[in-house]
Amino acid sequence: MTETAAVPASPPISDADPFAAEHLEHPEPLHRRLREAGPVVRLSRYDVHALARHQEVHAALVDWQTFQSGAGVGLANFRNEKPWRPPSLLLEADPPHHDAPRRVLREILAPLALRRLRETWQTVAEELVETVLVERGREFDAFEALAQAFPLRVFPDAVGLGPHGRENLLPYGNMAFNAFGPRNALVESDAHRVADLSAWVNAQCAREALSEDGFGARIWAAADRGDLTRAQAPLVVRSLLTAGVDTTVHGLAAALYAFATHPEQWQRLRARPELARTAFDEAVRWQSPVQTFFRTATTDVDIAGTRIREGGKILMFLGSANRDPERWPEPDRFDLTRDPSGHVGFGMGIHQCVGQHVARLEAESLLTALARRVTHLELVGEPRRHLNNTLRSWASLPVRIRPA
Ligand code: HEM
Ligand SMILES: C=Cc1ccc(C(=O)O)cc1
Repeated sequence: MTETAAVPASPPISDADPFAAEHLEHPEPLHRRLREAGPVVRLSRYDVHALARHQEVHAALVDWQTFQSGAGVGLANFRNEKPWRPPSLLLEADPPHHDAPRRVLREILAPLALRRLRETWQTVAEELVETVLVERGREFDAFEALAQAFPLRVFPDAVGLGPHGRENLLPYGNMAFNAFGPRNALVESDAHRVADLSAWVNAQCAREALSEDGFGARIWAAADRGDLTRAQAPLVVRSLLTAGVDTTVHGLAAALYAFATHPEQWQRLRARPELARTAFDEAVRWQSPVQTFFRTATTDVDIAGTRIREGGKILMFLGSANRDPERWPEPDRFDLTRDPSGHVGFGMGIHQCVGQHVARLEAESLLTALARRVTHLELVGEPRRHLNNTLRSWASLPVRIRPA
């Protein structure tokens, strides 16, 4: 009788490190194993409880009283660990402290307030697409030429930043998103830059550093009205600079990757450019540029029969929830006929992304400009991922296009 070689059993799911390079590069297999292991899975490496199904992630996101943000939305527990920077007044705050900063930003970033930007952003997008087609020809890196270039063309001006030092924005965001994870090599690699990047970003939040007519000036005007304190205003500006750049860069990259790998959906968009906004939300669902966030239990709580102690950290896999077959038919398909509403790519509940309308307007501007001038878009090589503890991010997207 032949001996069958013993197949090494895969390590138990409880030993998994979701922040290991292999899982950051290809998260779907781990997500599937987590969903199949149960509604709550304890990850012993970090002593956290993982939620990977849409039902439990959605329930935790909307229950801010039981699952608070005020002790940090990363692995670090602010109850007993010093944050790497003064906590965000929105992301890392609970009501009532969260209320006023949220109200101020919701008004400044509301669709109505963004109307004045629509025409300018559409024009910038059309000019960028034209320049790329003329200067780069039919094959180019769509990540660098479009997904990264467009937000950097429009967003710093919309905030009211000065012209110098804008190259610090992406590295600062990359560092901030790594900081939500464990102190691994990704965090260590930025350690030498924390002080310089933070000093530059903090300096841009001062009133005198901001133009008269941007989002930043509107935040300071809210302080003049007493809707914020003067001490709060720069931190609310910092929220825009932290959350508003890397997310949209990788969100746009997700949309371009989705279309480059689903040519029939590109033809759908070209036939119906009004689908651009839905397409972006479907791309955010399908790729989840923001993959994970944590919460901290404010009391002993049972989730589906698992007891989580007061003070325990919960790790919500937004990316996995967005591909949960219990919630989404054929979840791994990018499909413009799907209604993506209910996805948790922008979160859900009181902390749901307050900048989502800005992101959608950027996406609508770029995708409609590109759809008008490009009849076919396809990958011409392996896209390269950029690894980050929180962001599903890209380093390059080599594409070939056929101009209209
Ligand atoms: C594709 C682009 C984007 C994605 C995927 C994204 C994702 C998210 C997610 C998942 C949250 C919830 C965090 C939580 O529940 O703990 C969030 C919150 C937030 N986002 Fe976005 N975001 C994007 C773009 C933006 C932009 C452009 C801005 C600023 C203009 C922004 C500003 C914020 C802020 C300030 C919060 C905190 C809101 C609060 O805690 O009340 N985001 N975002
Ligand atoms: C979605 C990420 C995010 C990161 C930072 C902040 C903030 O600094 O307020 C908000 C949202």
